[in-house]
Amino acid sequence: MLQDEPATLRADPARNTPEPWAEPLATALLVLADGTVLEGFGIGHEGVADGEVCFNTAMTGYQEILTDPSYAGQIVTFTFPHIGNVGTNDEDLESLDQAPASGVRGAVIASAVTKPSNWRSSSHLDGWLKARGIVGITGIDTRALTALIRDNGMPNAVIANDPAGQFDREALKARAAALAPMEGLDLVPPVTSREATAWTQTVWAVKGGYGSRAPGEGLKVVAIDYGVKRNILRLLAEAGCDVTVVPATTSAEAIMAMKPDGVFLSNGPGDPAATGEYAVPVIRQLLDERVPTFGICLGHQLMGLALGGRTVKMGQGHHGANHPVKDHTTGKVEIVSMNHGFAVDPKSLPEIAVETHVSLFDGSNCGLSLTDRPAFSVQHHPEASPGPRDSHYLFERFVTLMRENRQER
Ligand SMILES: NC(=O)CC[C@H](N)C(=O)O
Repeated sequence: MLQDEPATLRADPARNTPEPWAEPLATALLVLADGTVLEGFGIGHEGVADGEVCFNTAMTGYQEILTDPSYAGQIVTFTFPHIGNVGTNDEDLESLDQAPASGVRGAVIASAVTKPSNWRSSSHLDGWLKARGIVGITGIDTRALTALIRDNGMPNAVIANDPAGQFDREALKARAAALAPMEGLDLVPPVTSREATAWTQTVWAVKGGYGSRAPGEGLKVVAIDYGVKRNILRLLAEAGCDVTVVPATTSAEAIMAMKPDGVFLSNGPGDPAATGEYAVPVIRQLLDERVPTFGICLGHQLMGLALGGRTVKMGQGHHGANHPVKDHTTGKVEIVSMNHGFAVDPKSLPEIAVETHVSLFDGSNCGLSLTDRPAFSVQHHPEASPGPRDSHYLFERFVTLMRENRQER
């Protein structure tokens, strides 16, 4: 597979067919843009989907990963082999209900999905994927695929699932080769909220023992939804905020009319520069209004762009739940969740933007803070879900910033 000619990588029948002695029939294919074909076994939605393939190294939280709107337009390959073994439930969803088409388009899995074994499970991953329209493939050598992504970058691909195993391989190769690159794609419109909504949901206890708080006693936060994850809204609520989620195209005037104590810029899919065409003017206006602002991931990248910086496409990206990040403001190292394929080029930032966080894997920028306005943002995911909770303090940092500025304003 790592040779020059496109290869066909066969599924491992010993691990992935119920009858290992039988001649395996490939019931799903992952076809990369360079013509490489990975054969496997279909799971989930029967049909064809396409997108950019990225690998995620998290060992837990596949349901949260599969429903994270930041992955819209992408196919996720899991480096952890046993996906689906704890089934699925109705709580571990990261996209908002009102987002019509959110989360990954395809899932690539090493081992056959076993019968779910967990007290919280309400359905098998297969049926759950079907219900969400996600095309899946098992029996893939995900280590070889990950090595390929590490060496060559994230490829575009087509994923096809047909129980009869009838594939027009040449047509799938042509479709994969013709896919637009991720650069230049604004993927926010299908995943953003259609209308402004108050976040009223109570915080789910198993998520870490958080309680719920009566609405109306908190700091007023307007969250611009570029594809926001639920756990961000939960943690803002837990930190004492009354959150209103607004569509990505909401004007600065409409936001300021809501008299917010702070504005939150959410995570989301696609190329930040493409979304920035309409998001950046709004963010600039909000920063000039001196409203306290906190951004996560895409929100961080948009903040960088609003300051006149630029974003760059990464080679393999960062997608996992054990990335070390250093907080320069405290000197502490935190282990964080990451999910991004673009990064802010710190050299492009103006002097008023201090680099607060940096990845200890590759030195890439992971955070910034403004010296002249109450605003900061991080590239990683302090809300985790899945992942460690080391960075939860950032929600408190935002609340402190809002409290300080509430008194001043
Ligand atoms: N999680 C996110 O917000 C991802 C941001 C952006 N789409 C990227 O891939 O870098």
